[in-house]
Amino acid sequence: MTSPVYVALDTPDLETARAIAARVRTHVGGLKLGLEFFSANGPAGVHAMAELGLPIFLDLKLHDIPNTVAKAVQALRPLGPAILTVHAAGGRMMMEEAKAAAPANTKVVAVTVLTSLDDGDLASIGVAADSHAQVARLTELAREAGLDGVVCSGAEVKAAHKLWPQGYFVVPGVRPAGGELGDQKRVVTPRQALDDGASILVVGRPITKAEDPDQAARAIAATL
Ligand SMILES: O=c1ccn([C@@H]2O[C@H](COP(=O)(O)O)[C@@H](O)[C@H]2O)c(=O)[nH]1
Repeated sequence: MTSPVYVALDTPDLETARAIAARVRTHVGGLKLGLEFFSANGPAGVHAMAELGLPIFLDLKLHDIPNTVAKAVQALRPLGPAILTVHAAGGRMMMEEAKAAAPANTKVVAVTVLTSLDDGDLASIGVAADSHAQVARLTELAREAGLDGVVCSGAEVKAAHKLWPQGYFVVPGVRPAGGELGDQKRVVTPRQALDDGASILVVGRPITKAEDPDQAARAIAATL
């Protein structure tokens, strides 16, 4: 069975990313490349990582006016990512245009509420809803816009899945029991996120910063 774990390779260094990916590749289902990696290595870096033969999740969290996002997605088409992210807060038209511009076999998923935010943080940026209500609202909007799914925390995935049974649910901010949170605030264990309806799990530092990334990835896989 393919692993639901995508390892987040958050490093600007291509060789570091390649080395970690090579070590964990048999225990993960895909590679997630985000802003840090892409800003440093660009499309050539994505092509280099794709040579490892695992699906690529391009987590660029695009968020701009619809025309700009659509043109950015068009520019990313040659990379053929399995998964691409946009921010749901960009609105329905932005999401519709992102989906229309993406390759047919790329899942376009919308970030709802970042897992590093809690209800106090939402209030501080003028969002009166709590994280559960805001994730529900943005999940509905992403569904209406024709996206494939959403990114949310494990704390909301059960409710989001109920709202959208056919949706694809990406859950980052997962931590093995007792693991260091770092900047993450809405956190559950990998097992809990899967039980509650996650389609895939994103795991970064618990694997990449471990003394033995291979063993850390294996230990997480054993809990699933
Ligand atoms: O809400 C979100 C959306 C994306 N992410 C990304 O997932 C990984 C998590 O890394 P950890 O080291 O396991 O905390 C990271 O690349 C984020 O950009 C997220 O954490 N939350």
